[in-house]
Amino acid sequence: MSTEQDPVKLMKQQVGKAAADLVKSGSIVGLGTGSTTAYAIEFLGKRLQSGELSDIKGIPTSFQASVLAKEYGIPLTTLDEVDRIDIAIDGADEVDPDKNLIKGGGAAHTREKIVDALAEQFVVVVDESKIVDRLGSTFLLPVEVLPMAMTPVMRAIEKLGGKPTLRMGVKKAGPVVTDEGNLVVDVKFETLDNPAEMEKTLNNIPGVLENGLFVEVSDVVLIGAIEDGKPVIREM
Ligand SMILES: O=C[C@H](O)[C@H](O)[C@H](O)COP(=O)(O)O
Repeated sequence: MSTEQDPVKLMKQQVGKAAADLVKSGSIVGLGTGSTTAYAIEFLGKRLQSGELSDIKGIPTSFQASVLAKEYGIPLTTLDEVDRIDIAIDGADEVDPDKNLIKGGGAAHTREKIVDALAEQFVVVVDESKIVDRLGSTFLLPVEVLPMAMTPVMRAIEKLGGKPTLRMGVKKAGPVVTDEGNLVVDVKFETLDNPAEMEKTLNNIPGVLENGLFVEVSDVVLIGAIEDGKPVIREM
């Protein structure tokens, strides 16, 4: 099968394009991280190139997002230079029926939460495999930790009933190091009944920078799906 026919790729492309179409000229745009948002960044670049869109500035949530923005000709800015973010587009690893999310599969959730939470409109882009009844059912919860605090943070997480695992690199010996130079612990909780409380409890552990629970941050969730063999977009 050629990659063009890969249904997951198709869903991600469609949903990325749909999100890029929501951006208006003159906007400050939060640029999320991950394989789905990468398509949104590509389509934003294409809209700029064609002249359909003008005068936008991106705020990247990761090294990956800034590299892609430069590749597709999207001018970048920083939070020091702007007084607002009009729209942010970002992916997710899980989405529950209340539009709460688990993010951080790409270890970018700390910067993502800063940018996504500041946006007037936060648009989440996912394929249908990311929709769950309860957060934590398919994906471990990422927690960014200061390296010197890794052991006490892991102990504290165990006391909360979680099973933490240090995320290891692929094609790199040793752990994943975030864009901020920290480590990521992926945590299995048997139940995540109260995501709002768990988000705060985890962030209250000294040494934790941020966790991947995004509660009451999303405004719109665009879901790429396949119906009758054709890609469609659903909205939550
Ligand atoms: O840290 C990474 C991010 O939270 C991503 O947005 C998330 O992992 C989803 O990525 P993808 O669209 O590649 O599944």
